[in-house]
This record gives sequence, C-alpha cells and structure tokens, in this order.
Amino acid sequence: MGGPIENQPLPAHLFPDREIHVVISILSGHQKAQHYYDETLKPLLDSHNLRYSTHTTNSERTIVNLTRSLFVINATQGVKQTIILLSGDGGITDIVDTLTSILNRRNDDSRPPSIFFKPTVVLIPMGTGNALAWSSGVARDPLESMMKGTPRSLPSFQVQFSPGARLVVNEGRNREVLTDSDDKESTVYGAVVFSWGLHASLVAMSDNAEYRKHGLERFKMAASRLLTDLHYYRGKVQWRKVGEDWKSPPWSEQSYVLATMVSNLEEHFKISPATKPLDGTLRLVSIGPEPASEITRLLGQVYPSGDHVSDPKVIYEEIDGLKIQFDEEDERWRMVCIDGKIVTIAKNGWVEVTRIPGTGIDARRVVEVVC
Ligand SMILES: Nc1ncnc2c1ncn2[C@@H]1O[C@H](COP(=O)(O)OP(=O)(O)OP(=O)(O)O)[C@@H](O)[C@H]1O
Repeated sequence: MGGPIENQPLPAHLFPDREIHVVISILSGHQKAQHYYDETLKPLLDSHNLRYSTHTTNSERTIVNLTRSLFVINATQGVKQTIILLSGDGGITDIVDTLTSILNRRNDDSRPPSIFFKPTVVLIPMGTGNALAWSSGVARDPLESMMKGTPRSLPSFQVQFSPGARLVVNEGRNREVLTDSDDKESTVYGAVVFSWGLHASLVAMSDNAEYRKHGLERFKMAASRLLTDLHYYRGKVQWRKVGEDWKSPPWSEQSYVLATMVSNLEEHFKISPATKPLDGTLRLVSIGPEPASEITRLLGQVYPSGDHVSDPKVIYEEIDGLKIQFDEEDERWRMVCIDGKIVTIAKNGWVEVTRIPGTGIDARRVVEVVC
C-alpha cells in the first residue's frame, strides 16, 4: 500500500494491545539518535496517536539494566511489547545477551516452561556498522520496515570462555569480570559476529569516542595501523558441523578468524555472501598468516561483492561450532569481539562459539526483529 508513511495503516506490532518502548542510544555512531527521534520518529508515532514510553541511555549499561528491570519482567508476565531501538548493533546485542542469560535453563530442568512473550524489536540503525540492520534489510528504509515489516525470530550464538575472561569497558581502559568467581567459565550471547585476529583487534582499537567520530572510516583507520605492523595470532583453531569431526586450518598462525550470522558487517562489507536474512546459519571466514598486501587484497574483495569467499586463501564454511585455544603472552592478542564488545581471554585460555539452533531442546530465540 502506497502513500505517505503517516497515512499507512498500523502494523500489528504497533497495535494498542502492545506496550511500546522507544530506546534512544545517544552515543551510538554519529550521535544522531536523539535528533532523529525528535525530528522524525516522534512526529510519526504521534501522528498515529500511539502511546509509548521513551528511554534515553545515560551509560554503557542502560540497555542491559532496562532489559533486566523492565523487558524481561514484562515478557515473563505475558505483556506483549514492542521495543523501537535507535542504536547500533550494541543495543540489540545487549537485549539478546541479557534476555538469554536470564532465561537460560538447564536442559534437564523438567519444570514446565513459564510464559515468555518474545519482545518485538524495531531496529532504527544509528550505529556505525549497523550490521544487523543492513543484513536484515531494514537499514535502507527503517520507517518503511517498521510500518510494513513482519516480526521474525532472531537467531543467536553462544560464546563460552575459560575462567578469567574479562569484558573491556570504558574505551579500553578498564576490565570487568563476567562471573562472580575467577574459577568459573562464563558465557555471552551474540547475534552478529564473533572474531579473533585482525577484526577483533581493529574493533578494540577503534571502540572509543575519538575513533567513532570518523564513522565507518574508524575501521579502515584501525586496519591500516594494524597492517603496518602485522601480527600473526598464535592459537589452535578448530571448527565443526554438528555430528562431524573437528577440523583445523592448514596453517598454524592466524590473521583473521571470524564466525558470523549476518551477511554484511556494514552496508557494503559483505563478509558472508551466502547468508540470507535471519536464516540462522553460522559461517566461518578465516585467513592464515599472509603478508599485509595479501590481506589487503583479500579484504578489499569483501567490498561490495563478497568475492573473497571463493579465493583459495580464504576458508569459508557453514559451521555449528568454533573453538580456539590461545597461545599468546600479550593480552592485546587474546582479545575477541562479540558483536562489537571486546572480551580478553586469560593466558592459555580458550573460547568456544556454538550456534544456537532454532528448533529442538537447545533452541532459544528471545526476540523478534521486524524486517
Ligand atoms: N549515554 C551513554 N553513555 C555512555 N555510553 C553510551 C551511552 N549511550 C550509548 N552508549 C554506548 O555507546 C556504544 C554505542 O554502541 P552501538 O553499538 O550502539 O553503536 P556503534 O558502536 O557506533 O555502532 P555499531 O555497533 O553498529 O558499529 C555502546 O557501548 C553503548 O552502550
């Protein structure tokens, strides 16, 4: 149905039986979220006489806290809710990680499942990469997607860390524990990307307000610094499909190890061309210890076509699990990236990434995304 967006009929996820929350992540990307809300979103919502609450971030923890104190309570009390999220990938990951961690039950827990109404999330991309919004097709016209799209379950993956893993916070200056004890393994959930090597290092290097100012250039600036003094990452990498044996690359040092559930990490950075929107697949992209010129050539092919995946120097496979045993002294080479967050692994530690299936006993889908 055509016509101006204010005249479009309301989709079911904006009906009056839904509790509607607008979350404005004011420091994402170029810090345009508040302005976009004031000038564009609010007038549209008001033109439909919708009732909604707004929440503005005031720290890195705001979306996590809001999920704990409000979204999870609503969801488990049977309240239907729609969250209109003005942020980058960090915001949706905070919601998915927090909900999954809270709702996680052991497989042998025989108590009947409680009510859980999956929150519906409308993505309004305001970050730098906005990988999920580009990959799910909503970034081109987010308001059109909000008005005409359909909610679809968002696939995710689990990342388990050996004891002693730490979350890097405060622009790289501080470390936060992930569990209450250093003897325990810890778990984080993501929906976009896991990486180690060049990708994780460049996200870590550029995850601060100074770099964020440069928009997408932030990643290229960090990459060129890393490529001038290239490091080969030491550790044992293995992956597999369920029911098959673990496999290893033919090289012993790594440049690039990345597992993703999306096709695009940015609008034109097609890291996994075979991935379809929200198809639930996890794909590995890996490059060995190549010289900087080769890595530049291979990553250059990612823009915009994704031709790198047919190069013999790139491993590109659909996987269900990936594990890494780290063999690095210096902490900065033991940093991994989960949807933009950086976690440091303890010396001689390990990490294991597992695709969460959509059906069966291990299935878990905690939100729906309108696309
Ligand atoms: N008011 C605030 N005070 C402190 N930190 C904030 C505030 N608002 C947002 N943040 C933080 O800013 C960061 C923005 O991350 P987000 O992923 O939304 O955007 P991005 O990193 O620019 O884009 P992308 O992840 O799509 O590349 C997050 O860590 C978020 O918690």
